[in-house]
Amino acid sequence: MTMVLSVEDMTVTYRTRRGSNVVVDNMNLEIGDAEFVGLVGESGSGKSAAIHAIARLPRPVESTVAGQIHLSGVDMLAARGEQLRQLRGTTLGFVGQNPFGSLHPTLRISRQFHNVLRAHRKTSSKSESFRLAKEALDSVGIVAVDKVLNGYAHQLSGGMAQRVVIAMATMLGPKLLIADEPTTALDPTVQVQILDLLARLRDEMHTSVLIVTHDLGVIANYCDHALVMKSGSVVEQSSVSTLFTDPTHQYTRELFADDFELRESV
Ligand SMILES: Nc1ncnc2c1ncn2[C@@H]1O[C@H](COP(=O)(O)OP(=O)(O)OP(=O)(O)O)[C@@H](O)[C@H]1O
Repeated sequence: MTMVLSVEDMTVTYRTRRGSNVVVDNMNLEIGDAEFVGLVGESGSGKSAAIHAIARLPRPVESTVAGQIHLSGVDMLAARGEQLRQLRGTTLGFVGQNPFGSLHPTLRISRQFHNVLRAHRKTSSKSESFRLAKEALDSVGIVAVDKVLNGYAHQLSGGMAQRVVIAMATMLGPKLLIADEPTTALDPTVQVQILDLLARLRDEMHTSVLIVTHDLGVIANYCDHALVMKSGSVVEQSSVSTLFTDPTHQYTRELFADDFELRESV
């Protein structure tokens, strides 16, 4: 299997006025082509710190990242400026919890697509952007494409806005999509639609997905394998069926043991 993401001995340290805090300790992770991988763990266990370090996204505190991160063979820790900007979008897509935080409040959606395309394809004209944006919105299941493109973020429901964000994050065909609790802010029926959409994009575009979630149902129903984090460390990493039926770490047992229904379904 071709490796899309390879993380070796990654340690993330946050530096605050109170001192240094290792928030991710020696993480190892490999994600293959078109794999759907879950990252689960209690609040504060380091899930966000880990995915932001992998995507080289800024954090609210000064931080350092040690180890190795390779995305499609590119050394992410050595990448700088323009190379990093190009990687985000073309090789790596990122979807956060709150779609309205990702969309510009006063620019038409069409303009936002155009800006993304212009940043990555120097030749993208407005009409070409409009055509590609329509295709992208169509692929995430939006029906009233023209209305959405001519409108603004505040006119969209949460689920529609998250579809728009996913369309922007995937339209350039990234190898890996990192999704940080992408359904937390949405109501339950819309949550399922968004997760089904990610699964479909994985199937159709062969995009690998790394999803942070608190929901064990997401792990059971969508992921091929998953990592369990506790206090900055990955305490368990295995296939989903093993996690539910034969977990080795006490914390994983506690986390998964109560969910008899889910265990039966994997
Ligand atoms: N702004 C910050 N300043 C200082 N420490 C922080 C800050 N944000 C997070 N941390 C610390 O970093 C560690 C890892 O936090 P992180 O947000 O990665 O956890 P998480 O598993 O994503 O939690 P959650 O599920 O609640 O989002 C925690 O110990 C947390 O207290």
